[in-house]
Amino acid sequence: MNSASSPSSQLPLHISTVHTSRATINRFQSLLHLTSIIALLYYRLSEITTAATPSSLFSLFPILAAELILSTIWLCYQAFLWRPVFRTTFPDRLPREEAALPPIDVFVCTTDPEKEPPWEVMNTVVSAMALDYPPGKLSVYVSDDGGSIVTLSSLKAARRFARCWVPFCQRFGIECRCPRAYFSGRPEKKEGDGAGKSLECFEVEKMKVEAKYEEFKCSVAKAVENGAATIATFNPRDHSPTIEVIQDDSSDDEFETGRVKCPLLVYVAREKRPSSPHHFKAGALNVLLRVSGIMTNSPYVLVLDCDMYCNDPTSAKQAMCFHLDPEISHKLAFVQFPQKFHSLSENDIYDGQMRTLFVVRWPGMDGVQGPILSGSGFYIKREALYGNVSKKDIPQLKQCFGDSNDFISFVKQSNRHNLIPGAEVPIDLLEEAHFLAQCSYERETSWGKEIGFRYESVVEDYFTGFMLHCKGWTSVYCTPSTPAFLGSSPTNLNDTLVQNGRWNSGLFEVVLSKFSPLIYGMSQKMSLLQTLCYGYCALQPLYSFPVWCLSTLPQLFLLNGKSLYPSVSSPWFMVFALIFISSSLGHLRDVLVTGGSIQIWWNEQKLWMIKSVTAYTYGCLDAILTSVGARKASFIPTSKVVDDEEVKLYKMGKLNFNTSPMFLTPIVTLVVLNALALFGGIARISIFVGSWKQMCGQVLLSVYIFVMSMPVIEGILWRKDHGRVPSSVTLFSLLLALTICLGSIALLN
Ligand SMILES: O=c1ccn([C@@H]2O[C@H](COP(=O)(O)OP(=O)(O)O[C@H]3O[C@H](CO)[C@@H](O)[C@H](O)[C@H]3O)[C@@H](O)[C@H]2O)c(=O)[nH]1
Ligand SMILES: [Mn+2]
Repeated sequence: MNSASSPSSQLPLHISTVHTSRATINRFQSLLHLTSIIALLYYRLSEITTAATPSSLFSLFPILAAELILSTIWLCYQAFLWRPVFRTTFPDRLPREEAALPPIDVFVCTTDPEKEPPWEVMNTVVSAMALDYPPGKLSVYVSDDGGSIVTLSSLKAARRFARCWVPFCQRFGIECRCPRAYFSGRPEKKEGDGAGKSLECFEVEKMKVEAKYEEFKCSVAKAVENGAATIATFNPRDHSPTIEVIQDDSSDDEFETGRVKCPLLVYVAREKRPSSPHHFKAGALNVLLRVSGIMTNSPYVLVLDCDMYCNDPTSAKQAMCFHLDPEISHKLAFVQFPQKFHSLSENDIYDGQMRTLFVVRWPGMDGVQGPILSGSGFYIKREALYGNVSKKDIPQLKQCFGDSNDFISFVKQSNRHNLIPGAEVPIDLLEEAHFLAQCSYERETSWGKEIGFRYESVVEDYFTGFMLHCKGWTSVYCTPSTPAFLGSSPTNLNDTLVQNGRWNSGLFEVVLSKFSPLIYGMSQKMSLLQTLCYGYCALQPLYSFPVWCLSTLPQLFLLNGKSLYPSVSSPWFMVFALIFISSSLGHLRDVLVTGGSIQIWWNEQKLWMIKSVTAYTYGCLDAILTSVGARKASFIPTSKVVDDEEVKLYKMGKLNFNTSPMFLTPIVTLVVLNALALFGGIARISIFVGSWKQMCGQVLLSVYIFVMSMPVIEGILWRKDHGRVPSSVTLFSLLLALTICLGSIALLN
């Protein structure tokens, strides 16, 4: 057990526990598995050296490559299991005086008012303004990459509502501070405010606030309605910057009680021109870093995706339990909270919760150098994003940070509050902010290369975190039992695959770059275990190759009565069986010890195959094309709009195959191919001469894939709903699969 003392007392602000029993079991299993892998590779290599015919060599090479890739990825994965750590924080032990708490800037990014409903975005903004933190020390910056008037006018309504909502929450200690979640009837404790106010008083206040809430809702709806006309004529990719400090325009003082004020709220739509790359979210965040840098310059920044509302208002103080701990703070770059989602069903057929990532992998990395930056829900130290500025003189700083004297002067001194909520905003400050939000500002500077959020990859979070860890910074994973943030996650196959495609393209882009994690990580200050963890994430798209190989070659060889695996009577067969069982059980263990069910395990196995032949495959191809310059990087935002029909299928646990043929064709073709080969192969063995013993491995593999593909088969044959597999895709895939089978017969006989 590790602990750290708070400055004011001897009591620790946080403690951490290493899960020793889990680590021991994991290490034991890893050893067993590793031995089997070595045996397998030995077997495969001796097979190849003694291979008789060119056709068997031709098939053994890809199989060996597949086995090597699987083994490498497996090896990297073991690093997550080495030393899992869990942490507890004690925010109550933070110093009581407001002065001791550092200011925080909150960044909320939104980009498309059609895919990201403004009502949801506003709820995120308001929940952030209502964090349990001194309002004078909190400033919320909203980046609008859509440059939409809808967002700007909705923000004004949000600011009006926040003026009564924030004091209400503070006064009565409201736990759920996202207004939509609160008023949609989430059970809420009606505790007193600690000042002896009665329940009656609470009810009266609540009714007043509810009336304001309805007003807020109407204003946003109206803004959306009025904005519909402008959306058609406005070009979100070609416009000048707009920055506005949202001031309260209402005059009633009814809710302004005591010291409680509202945090500062700033709207930022950076300049966009078709001729300048805007670098998606990373570009938006860097503009916010600069604009907030001259306005409030808080030493800590909380980054939120527009749909990730603050569910537990104490997250800021929890994060400060780490950032204010003198023993770790000098090296600590960020505190990451898990991404959690409110839209998921029990079954979670699309693994929207990203279970292994947030439940197995991040705690594992927390025991090494800290979790990977995960895009949303992290409190990062501004200094970590700026790099070492103390050794640079003014001309050097200008070269890195650009031409703004104002900004440079703030870079050197953190923690200077420049702009006070409610006060008049100086004109020259606003002018400077607009200058900082121009496309041309970053030209020939180090933004996105050495400072700020990194541009090299569309998974800016992964890459920025990687570079920080390479420089020796650490991070901490904080997983309180109440989710700190809640967002929405795709609940249909298409969005899941598009999103995963983007991530995997971004990750593989990093593999192909000069920052390839396994090589670059080792050359930097990163430990071996941490490097392996980063390596695993980046190599994951490569799962596509083995899955393609192992769902075609063994099947086609089975169909032709040719064996690729040792006979069931040979001791080598055990090696393959052991590896298969060990990896399935390893996965099952990870699911069960982290509170999952067998159903979840099963879902994840199926989804892994589906993703491998679609999102991972296209991710790799996309990254290769992007790296050679044949394609431009793109960031298709995930839709946050809820479709009732879709949700119905999702809740029933039925995969929604209503997706593009690009995704569906490979899945269906492989399923059909596997079925044809399995039945053809079995017929061949039983009717003609064939050896069950020799073909056992391939039959078992094929049966396993067949069982896995039941939902697809059901979608082809029985389902009638709109999520079934369209017959056009089935027909095309059937023809394709038949051609491949016939081709193999011609080739292999
Ligand atoms: O040009 C862009 C594109 C996106 N966004 C914002 O980025 C956020 C994340 O986009 P989303 O469509 O929700 O993508 P997800 O795949 O759900 O996001 C995950 O993956 C991203 C990297 O691909 C990370 O940036 C996110 O934090 C992480 O939650 C949203 O708030 C967007 O508004 C921008 O501000 N500008
Ligand atoms: Mn998202």
